[in-house]
Amino acid sequence: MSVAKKEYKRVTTKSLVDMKQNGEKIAMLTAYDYSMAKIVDGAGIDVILVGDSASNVMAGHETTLPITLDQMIYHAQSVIRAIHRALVVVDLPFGSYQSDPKEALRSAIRIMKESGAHAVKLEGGKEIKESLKRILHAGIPVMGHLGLTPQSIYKFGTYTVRAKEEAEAEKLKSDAKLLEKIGCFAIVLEKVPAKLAKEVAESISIPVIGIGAGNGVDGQVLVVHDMLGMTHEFNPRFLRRYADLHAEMTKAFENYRDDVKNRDFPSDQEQY
Ligand SMILES: Nc1nc(=O)c2c([nH]1)NC[C@@H]1CN(c3ccc(C(=O)N[C@@H](CCC(=O)O)C(=O)O)cc3)CN21
Ligand SMILES: CC(C)C(=O)C(=O)O
Ligand SMILES: [Mg+2]
Repeated sequence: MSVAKKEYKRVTTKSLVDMKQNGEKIAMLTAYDYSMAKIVDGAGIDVILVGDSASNVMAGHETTLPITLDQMIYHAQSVIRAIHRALVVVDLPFGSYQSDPKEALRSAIRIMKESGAHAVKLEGGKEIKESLKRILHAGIPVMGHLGLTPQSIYKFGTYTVRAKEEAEAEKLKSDAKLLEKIGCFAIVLEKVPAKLAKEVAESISIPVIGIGAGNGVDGQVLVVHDMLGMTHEFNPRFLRRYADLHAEMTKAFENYRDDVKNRDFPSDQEQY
């Protein structure tokens, strides 16, 4: 069964809303560098997220909090050089938008101007409404992010599923409506019950892209290193692995090591 559609020459924020209307699911992955982004884009992935998960995956930090705006711009520049079709969304990192709306806009402008990205993503609902509005009023497309918002990990205490209780579920529903109303083009919903996520997706006209949010939403996102099996110690239930690159790469490195040690590499044909 082939459901791959690459009919959008370039994916825009408008194409994503069209996809939702036409019932075509949106496929999104992260990328943080040129070589990976080139492969992801070439495979017809609709949206590439330059996620602040780069803080974990690229830099080895425990959380997403340490990564800076300058570092996010560096990753975004590398990704932008690689892509021909995908829409590129960049996370505003922790500390670059929470202080006040003017700072939020300045950070978003830096990302757009210095990297050439197509949109930004911010974590939160009502609390950051004024910041979202200011960025949107400047003509910068915004993707929302609700549910498990990893920049608030020290508030939550754990990476466990969010919005299981009525009060948090109600807030999530009203936040989703708010983001739609002020003009966000899509929302990421992370680690919330599938039933609630489906309800949210059905209650708004903009696409809801899930990670650990079930199959009733309008698209899915995964961290590319997770789905490739490179982060083999990271094992949340929502993760499906499409390759075991940890094993493949280890094999390749061991073979290379052996070939060098055994003087097998380089051969006569591999030298001048
Ligand atoms: N490699 C990577 N993949 C991600 O998906 C990701 C990052 N990094 N960094 C930023 C955030 C953090 N995210 C996370 C982190 C942990 C879980 C998680 O579910 N962890 C454990 C424990 C949960 C618990 O305490 O109940 C799990 O097994 O489910 C999910 C998403 C998603 N993002
Ligand atoms: C997990 C996704 C949604 C994200 O925000 C990231 O990779 O930073
Ligand atoms: Mg993120």
